[in-house]
Amino acid sequence: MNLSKIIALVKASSKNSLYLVVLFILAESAVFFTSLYLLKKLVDIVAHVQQHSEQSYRQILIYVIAAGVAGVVYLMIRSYSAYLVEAQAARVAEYVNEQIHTRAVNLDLSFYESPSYYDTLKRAMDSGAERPSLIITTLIELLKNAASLAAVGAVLILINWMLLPLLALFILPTLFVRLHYSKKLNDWRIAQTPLERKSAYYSTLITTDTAAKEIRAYDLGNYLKNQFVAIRKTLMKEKLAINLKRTRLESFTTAMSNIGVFVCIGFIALKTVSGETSAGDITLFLVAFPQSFTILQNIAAGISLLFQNSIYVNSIFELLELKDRLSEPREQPAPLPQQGKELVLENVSFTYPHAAVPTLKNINLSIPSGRIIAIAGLNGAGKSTLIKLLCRLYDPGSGKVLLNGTDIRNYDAHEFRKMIGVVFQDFNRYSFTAAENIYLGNIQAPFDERRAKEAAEKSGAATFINSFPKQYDTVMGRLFEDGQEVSIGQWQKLALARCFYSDAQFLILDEATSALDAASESGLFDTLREKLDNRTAIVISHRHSSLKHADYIYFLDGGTIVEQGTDQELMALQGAYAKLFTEKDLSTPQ
Ligand SMILES: Nc1ncnc2c1ncn2[C@@H]1O[C@H](COP(=O)(O)OP(=O)(O)OP(=O)(O)O)[C@@H](O)[C@H]1O
Repeated sequence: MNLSKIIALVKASSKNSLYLVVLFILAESAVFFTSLYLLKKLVDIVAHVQQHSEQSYRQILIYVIAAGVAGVVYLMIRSYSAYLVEAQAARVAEYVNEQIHTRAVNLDLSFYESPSYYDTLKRAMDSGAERPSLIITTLIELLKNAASLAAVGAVLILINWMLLPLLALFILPTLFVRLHYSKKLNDWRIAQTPLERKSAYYSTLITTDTAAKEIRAYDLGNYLKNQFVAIRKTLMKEKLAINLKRTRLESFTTAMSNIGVFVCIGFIALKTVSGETSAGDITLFLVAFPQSFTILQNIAAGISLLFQNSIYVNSIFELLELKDRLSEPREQPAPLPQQGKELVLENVSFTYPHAAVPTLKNINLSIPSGRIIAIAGLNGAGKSTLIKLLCRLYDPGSGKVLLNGTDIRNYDAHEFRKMIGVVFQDFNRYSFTAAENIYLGNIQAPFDERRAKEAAEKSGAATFINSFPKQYDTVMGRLFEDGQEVSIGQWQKLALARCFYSDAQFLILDEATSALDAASESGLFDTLREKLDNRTAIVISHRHSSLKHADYIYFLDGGTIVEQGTDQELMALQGAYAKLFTEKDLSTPQ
């Protein structure tokens, strides 16, 4: 575990309050030690009291008051230090939460598409912001226990120095057993993470609404539940086996420490008889010893908790330290042109991280402004991948993507993306109002109601939005109170409206009408040119009816452009494109 990183995190979240917490803890232990010492003194005086001696009465009164005051001060400091620890933990939790979310927002897309990075993010998110604060609370508790142990140790030395090594001899084996098994359990936990994740996956499938329909339709409920239970049982069995071994060893070492107590009591009783220790010493021993045992147990439990939480906290650090792969401009980014004249792909090849073969090979294409360009091809041809490069969600492995002749890597990635509006195949459904769903297309400017309504008219969303009593103020989806669920096609019209609302000069429609009815789809494409307002469209579609409207079509196969031209040219070519749609047309009833 990286303690220095955790401390740095705590300091960053709440500058000086850590020192205050430490100060209170030290004060708590000092007062605790003082109250024990005063108690011993009191018992010693009572044991040697001279009857009816006024001086003895006064001394007793002073020590009673002093011990009482020390007790009250101790309790007060303890309450305040508990509050300070709680406040500290809350501050750290908020800070870490913010850091995790900042990181998640800025991570390259590639992190989300690679299982190992996604696992890191997921583990960090799952670990919750409470983990680091839990570590801090545990560390503070450990510090507190160490200070108390030092206080009790000092008390024992005060009684007789021999007591300390004697007790250590009997108590330390229990501590070692606990620590050894904490480490063992921790190693086991790390080794079992994949299985834990698998069980969490089954649990998510069983409990989330998205999977609920299919699980019922195929009657998968019991099957999935049994898989989940089987994994949980395996995990439980292994964990209990480790704990049983620990319990066996621990019952032996605890018996030894109990023997130790009596050896010490015998030792101190003999010393009292021989006059080397006082009655106060025995009282002090009987108060201090159980304390020392509890403290040691707390220390062992604290260390074991630290081990447990460190797995999660390490994931948080791993996430916070991830480096983006998209190369940002080396020096001052180039200013983005006012007018996006042309997007060009020049000899572009691309291989996904961790993939063995390239998805795109030597692609050359041009997207001049004001045109409708289509990209066609069978499933898996590489169309959506090409779109990801155009949005600069990835950089090409070789070759360049150029905007007005400049490599887009020379622009600031966030700035460049403002040039592009996109409806992805798996577009988002935001459980916000209809207006907000559209406004998300251009949040850089204040909401423009007229433009939002215009965009909804263009996409066909206006019809259903206007049918709701609250119209554009209707919350979409059933996630929140008063939400209005709409069909997939209607969600897709909202995503299209978002894209039309954007200020971008290049609009990408990746299968953006796949859920639209035939009338809505032809309504959109028949007048797409007017709807674009001189902007450029890049259309991906499997439907001939949508592709026909394009000025130029690129046909992809196996990651390369195999044919290109207008629809008429490609049909006349009688190649793969023509074959695809001719066969389809034949199979379609007239
Ligand atoms: N994140 C990824 N990591 C590795 N390989 C990927 C990833 N995403 C896609 N691929 C691979 O890239 C190839 C092209 O995928 P892409 O999504 O670009 O195809 P597509 O032409 O859009 O297909 P469709 O018509 O089905 O949408 C596929 O073979 C797929 O396995």
